[in-house]
Amino acid sequence: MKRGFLNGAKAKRESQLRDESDSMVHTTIGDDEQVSECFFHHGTKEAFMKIPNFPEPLQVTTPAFRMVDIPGKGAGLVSIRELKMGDLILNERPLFVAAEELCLAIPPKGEKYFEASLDRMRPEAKTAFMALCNCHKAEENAGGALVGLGPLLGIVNTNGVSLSLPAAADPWPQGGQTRPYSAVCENISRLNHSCSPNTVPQFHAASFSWRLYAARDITAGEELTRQYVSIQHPAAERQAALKQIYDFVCACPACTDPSISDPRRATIAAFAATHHGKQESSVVGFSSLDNDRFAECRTQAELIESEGLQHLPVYSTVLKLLIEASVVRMELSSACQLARKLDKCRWVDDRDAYQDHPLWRALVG
Ligand SMILES: C[S@@+](CC[C@H](N)C(=O)[O-])C[C@H]1O[C@@H](n2cnc3c(N)ncnc32)[C@H](O)[C@@H]1O
Repeated sequence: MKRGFLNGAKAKRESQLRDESDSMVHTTIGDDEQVSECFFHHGTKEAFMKIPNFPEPLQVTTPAFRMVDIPGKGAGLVSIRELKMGDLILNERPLFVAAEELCLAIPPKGEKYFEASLDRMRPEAKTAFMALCNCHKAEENAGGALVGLGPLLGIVNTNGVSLSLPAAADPWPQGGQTRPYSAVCENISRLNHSCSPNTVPQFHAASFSWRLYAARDITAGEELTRQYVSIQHPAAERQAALKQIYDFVCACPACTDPSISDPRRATIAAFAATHHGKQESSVVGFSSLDNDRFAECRTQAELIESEGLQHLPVYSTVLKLLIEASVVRMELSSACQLARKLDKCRWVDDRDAYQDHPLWRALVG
């Protein structure tokens, strides 16, 4: 099902969008190497500029991928060498960033919000942007009505990677939450979806760039994938969302036969919900776990690994709990093994909080 033109509340929504876009500004962020064209709320760029040395240079990476045709999926990226969990695959600034509410704008009006950003792009960036896939192309349906989106909104809606700006970069958060943005990238937007993805993109505010990490070991020639939708949800829900937003049917093993995967993912989701936002583990605080909780955490870690969901925050949560409990139990070789795994989760947000601690370094070796 493609997104169609909206009817009922169209006028109201258009005026909301006009107000919204009036409060926004086209701006450029980056350096000689790569720049991003952004359609930002007023004050957002200024907030970024307060980060010392902003924008930090991009990290240099050894070439790790190439773009190829993937049967049934269009273009995609494959690894050109063996990658280890935690390896940095690429580091790039988005071609374009805009508030998500504008990306959902009503066509054809919505197109105009992005035209100015496109006009500001360097020629090679514009070519890369316009070459991206568009699964929302406007076309006539059986009744002769035009459904789909204009070319720019279509590309943004097909290729946007959700981006939550750091709290300090959103001058007017709504309800205490930073407002979501959508970022279109030359390479990361070429990653196809998997419900057991082998990469994870992490936005690095100080360099205004996405860092793409290997979420587990990857062999040379393997397709690189990322998650498009919530992959703890049951296969039927994932399929419905993928069809509606990206117009394809996922044929990964977890979708083809969900009988084992769905109950496992439900268990992982329930565990993640119980632990969400709790400061149970500091990695160097050494909390203990009773035998049942210890066994439950071990099972969770195994389930997450067998489902290929190591990129999810719950994986690092469970590793931290197990590391600390293993130390308390004097199971030191197990603690070291788990710490080395956690050390490879380079995309974990609170890494800085523990990785310099001497006890942590002793465990990782
Ligand atoms: C963000 S683009 C990914 C790159 C795209 N394949 C290309 O040719 O540039 C999203 C589109 O890729 C295709 N796609 C992504 N993941 C897929 C998958 N697992 N199976 C089939 N098609 C997929 C769908 O057409 C989807 O709308």
